[in-house]
Amino acid sequence: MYGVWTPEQVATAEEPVLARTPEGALMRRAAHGAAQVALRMLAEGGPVVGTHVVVLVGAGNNGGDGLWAGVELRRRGVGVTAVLLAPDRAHPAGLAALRKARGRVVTDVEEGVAAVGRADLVLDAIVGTSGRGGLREPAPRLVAAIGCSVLAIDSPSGVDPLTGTVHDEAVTATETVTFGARKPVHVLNRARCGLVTLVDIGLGPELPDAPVRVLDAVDVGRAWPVPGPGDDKYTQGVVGVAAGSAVYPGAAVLASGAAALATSGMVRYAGSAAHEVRAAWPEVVATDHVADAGRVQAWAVGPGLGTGEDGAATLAHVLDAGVPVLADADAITLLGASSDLRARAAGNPVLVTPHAGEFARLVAELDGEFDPAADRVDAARRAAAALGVTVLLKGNATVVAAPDGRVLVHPAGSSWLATAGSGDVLSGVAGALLAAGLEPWWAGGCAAFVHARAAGIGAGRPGAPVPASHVRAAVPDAIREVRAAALAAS
Ligand SMILES: NC(=O)C1=CN([C@@H]2O[C@H](COP(=O)(O)OP(=O)(O)OC[C@H]3O[C@@H](n4cnc5c(N)ncnc54)[C@H](O)[C@@H]3O)[C@@H](O)[C@H]2O)[C@@H](O)CC1
Ligand SMILES: [K+]
Repeated sequence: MYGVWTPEQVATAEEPVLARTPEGALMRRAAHGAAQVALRMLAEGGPVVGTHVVVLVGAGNNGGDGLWAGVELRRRGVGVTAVLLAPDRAHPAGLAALRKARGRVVTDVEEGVAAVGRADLVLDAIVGTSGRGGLREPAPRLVAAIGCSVLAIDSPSGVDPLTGTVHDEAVTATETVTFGARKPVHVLNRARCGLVTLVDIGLGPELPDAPVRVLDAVDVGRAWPVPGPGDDKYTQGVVGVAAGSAVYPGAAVLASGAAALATSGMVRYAGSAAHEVRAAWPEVVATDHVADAGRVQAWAVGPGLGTGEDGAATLAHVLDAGVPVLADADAITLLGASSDLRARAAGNPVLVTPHAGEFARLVAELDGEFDPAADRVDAARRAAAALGVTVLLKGNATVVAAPDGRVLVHPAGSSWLATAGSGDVLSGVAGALLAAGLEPWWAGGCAAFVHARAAGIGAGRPGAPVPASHVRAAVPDAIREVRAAALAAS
């Protein structure tokens, strides 16, 4: 597990470190780390001596990092051109050092565009943690001219460091090197950051508890329920799936199957697709109504449920059952439209798993601002607090927010999981984890992790779509992988 801190928290943590270190030392440390990454990237194309790097230098300390990194690159025989976007405000010490190291300094935009066109590597030092809003001219013109690899210093310019949202013309980095702590942009917008390297500049002891965390394979493997010698099919947790319909049985079959593959000694199914579920998964005990389903340790409710009176009655039944509940799809729409159902869920171990459209319906009747397009971490956190349930907001970066404020982000490597039926698989996996005793925040985080890995494995080689059936079929391999990581780490 690693932490992610807001730019504001990082700036606050920097203050005491700046106060006890010689002037400029912290920036030099950061720049040294950036130069190391740049040298590695250059070396991938052959000898670094004689290559040409362009540093796009903005008005603040981010530009200072870029200039000092340029100084180090000059010392390694790399040709360096610094293009100053705000010539009057370029970091004075860094600029003087680069001139002394015989770096070329350009202030004319046309000359800068030409230099960018000839570069082997661009260092984006336009703006870092203080960047706000869209890039200001002439930055967009220079960014548009980039045709080679880019190393973003701290964060890709034009991408909001706090929310990862993109403003018009923004840098798409091949790699990003960041300092002291990862910031939200690094996990919320992987596509713009590329590979992220964290350089330690000694902030660790000054950082507060991380407001956002990211699970790794070892965390998930350790948390995954494994039956012990004394377990039987009931003690591992029975998951009930209330989903599907006779007309659209796919959701029920996908969710029940995923639950059977994920864990649990037993899966019960209740709903109008009982016949189809039984045919596909003979090990699932299927009935027509939740009232006849027998005892379960958690319910996964919603996919294909319908949003009419029957669906609402089923949802009310499972919310009143006194066990954890995973609510997805139609169950989310029902919750959004009924204060009575929301009251039954509030304060209980309930995990809701909306995509963007379902999220809008979920919060439609709540007071307050919930805008995932502007800030998905903030929106999910507010919704969880307002509803008193754990919210897993699906998307390229999945956010899991507990009502107590804890937030997990799962950054996806691709968006192939945005496919029909994919959410039903996630529901089955998360429901099974709830039945096995994981609290909703962990169940959501572990399910999102394994779901994404199953998509990667199910696709075979990267770069092609993966249908939900293949994602489901790859769930056991994804579990094996995280368990192997946990065993290797112990
Ligand atoms: N404080 C320190 O000693 C350290 C700071 N570090 C670096 O300093 C950076 C933060 O530096 P600053 O606070 O000076 O701020 P930045 O360098 O991130 O940017 C500030 C300047 O960019 C301009 N700006 C803001 N938004 C813009 C936009 N959309 N388009 C164009 N220009 C824009 C502003 O006019 C402002 O002057 C970090 O990201 C990191 O790279 C690192 O060197 C580590 C140590
Ligand atoms: K930058």
